[in-house]
Amino acid sequence: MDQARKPLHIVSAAVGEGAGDSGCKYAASALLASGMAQALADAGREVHAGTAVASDPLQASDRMDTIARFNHALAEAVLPLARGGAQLLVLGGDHSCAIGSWSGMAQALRPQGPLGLIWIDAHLDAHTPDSSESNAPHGMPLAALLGHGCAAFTQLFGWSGKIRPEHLFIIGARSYESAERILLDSLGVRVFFMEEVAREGFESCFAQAREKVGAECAGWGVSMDIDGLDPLDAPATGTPVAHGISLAEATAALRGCRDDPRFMGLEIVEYNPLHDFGGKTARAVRALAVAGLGQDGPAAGAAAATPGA
Ligand SMILES: NC(=[NH2+])NCCC[C@H](N)C(=O)O
Repeated sequence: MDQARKPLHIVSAAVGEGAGDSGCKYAASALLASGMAQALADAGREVHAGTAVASDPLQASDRMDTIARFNHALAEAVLPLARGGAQLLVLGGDHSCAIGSWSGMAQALRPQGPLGLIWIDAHLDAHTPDSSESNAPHGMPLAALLGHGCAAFTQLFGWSGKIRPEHLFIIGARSYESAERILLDSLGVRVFFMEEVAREGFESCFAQAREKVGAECAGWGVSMDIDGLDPLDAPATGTPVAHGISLAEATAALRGCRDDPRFMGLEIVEYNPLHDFGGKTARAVRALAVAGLGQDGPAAGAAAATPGA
């Protein structure tokens, strides 16, 4: 089947309570207002942008409860779309939304087999509530998806370990605390730290990860924290870290993902429109989405090469 004919659902994940700077709660609405759906339609996709989930602190007892409730709702929204065979673009939101996105996808895929995940990020996001120094849930989603941490994050749909350690690949890490590295090391997760990415090239690291998930998993996806990028290319994010992946390398590597029948979707998180004076980071996010989910060829190329992007 021509993968471009698969419907593409944009899921707005409006959550910011998981981060210290909560402006990323407004990312999805800002990106949709500035033409994300049209850019993907122009890139040859049948786009549906009607699914939106928003966190509601007024219904929750505390911050962790807010994030848990939000992620349960997000996972329930993602599940039928993924089951129906659509590709997904999840627009975060702080990175805690990955708990809901990938739990929903893992649940949809469970009868067929395991889910693979390529996680592009400056951080490891592998804290448990016990190990986190900041108590910020956006530093916890990978531990949760691996089955570590509080039950409200790990037990969605009644089972834990949504991602097996051997099916997770982290690329671009350069800022983390020792407890998260110890957890990931003990599980044997492959991390391409930024030194290796700088030495080998992002495309080569991404290709290695893609080959593994393609060979061993029933489906796979990409979670892209825009702080994995170099802050010169994507400055509007809450926890920027210098010396990251270039936008050009990231778009080049993502191009063609949508042609893989096992590619389930792309999540882009931690964009903060409140800091995006001039819209440079919005253009970077759009270029990433079009590269990963649009058609190959001039459309994706043109988006990546937008002057000033
Ligand atoms: N998704 C992110 N931006 N995570 C940043 C986490 C930073 C730090 N390790 C913490 O746990 O607070």
